[in-house]
Amino acid sequence: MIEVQNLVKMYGDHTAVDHLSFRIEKGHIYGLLGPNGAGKSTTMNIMTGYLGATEGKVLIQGHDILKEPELAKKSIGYLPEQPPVYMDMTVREYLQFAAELKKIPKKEREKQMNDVIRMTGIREVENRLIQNLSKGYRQRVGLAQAILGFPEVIILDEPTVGLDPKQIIEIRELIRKLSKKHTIILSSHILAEIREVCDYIMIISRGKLVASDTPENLENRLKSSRHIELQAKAPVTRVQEILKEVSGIKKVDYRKDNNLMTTAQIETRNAKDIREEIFTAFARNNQPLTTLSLSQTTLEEVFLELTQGKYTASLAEQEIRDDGKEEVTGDGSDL
Ligand SMILES: Nc1ncnc2c1ncn2[C@@H]1O[C@H](COP(=O)(O)OP(=O)(O)OP(=O)(O)O)[C@@H](O)[C@H]1O
Repeated sequence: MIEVQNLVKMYGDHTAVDHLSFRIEKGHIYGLLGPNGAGKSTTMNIMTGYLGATEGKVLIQGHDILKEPELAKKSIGYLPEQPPVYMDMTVREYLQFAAELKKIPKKEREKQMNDVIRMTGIREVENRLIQNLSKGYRQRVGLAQAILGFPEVIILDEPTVGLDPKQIIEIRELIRKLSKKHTIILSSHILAEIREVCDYIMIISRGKLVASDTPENLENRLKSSRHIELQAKAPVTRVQEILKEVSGIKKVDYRKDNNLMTTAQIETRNAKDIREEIFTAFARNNQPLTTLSLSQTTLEEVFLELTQGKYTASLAEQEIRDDGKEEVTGDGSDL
């Protein structure tokens, strides 16, 4: 349906989009997620023909957005980061103007305008000048304009930015409703926002696509570095001795909580859940455990890992810490 092929956008010598390729298939809500400045708006502006690319191309239903803009744009509706609303028009005048630009047949215009006005909840402001509307209403007018013509794909750049919580919920509901008949692509720098509405996430960092999958699969990606945490009423050396009897351990990070308690963060080989083996080893040694738990990877960790490498950094830590203050380098503990 949409194919983005090897897209590059340079602003002077700054690379805003760096060899980006992805495909959009019918019937999903795609989320383009990335920190500020990652290149989301630039990508969306190129996809919708607002901006030319330095390299690469965008095909919409097989039509090149630059070479056949009219045919390509027929299938897309776009809400840019700054809604393209004309301040000195009333809402209705502006939608009339947008309907003409979109070449919606005259006899369908009134009905379509009334439909989008109802769907976006702007009936009570339809005869007001856009300059007198609040940010939330202007955003909805921009959204109404994007939906007008009911294109197959609706592209929304940060659609809820600047809205109050009630408006955010309303816009999300509208996006979900629209997704029954339209393919939606929306961008956000907020993970919660994307997770809430999207069934497919594309994570972009420094202009590059670093991951593209369902939220569940993304969470599973880092399961290979799953942790088991245990706490035992014993000194670090005793916990080390017992864990030497357990196979399948890749790495252990020890922390001495006080003279009697030790916490160990265990990374296992192939993300295997070896809690039973650990429990049995401690029982065999007559050593009570106060905690034994499995820590699951969250989407936040995946996002941070892919955009900043933070999670990797935390996994690399291999020290024994005394009350979290004094850091003592351990023996590697790579059992
Ligand atoms: N017209 C421009 N001229 C020069 N640099 C630009 C221009 N537009 C964007 N950039 C730069 O390109 C990079 C990508 O910007 P872009 O707006 O696409 O990111 P974004 O992911 O949409 O971020 P945000 O969420 O902050 O809008 C940033 O470093 C930005 O400063």
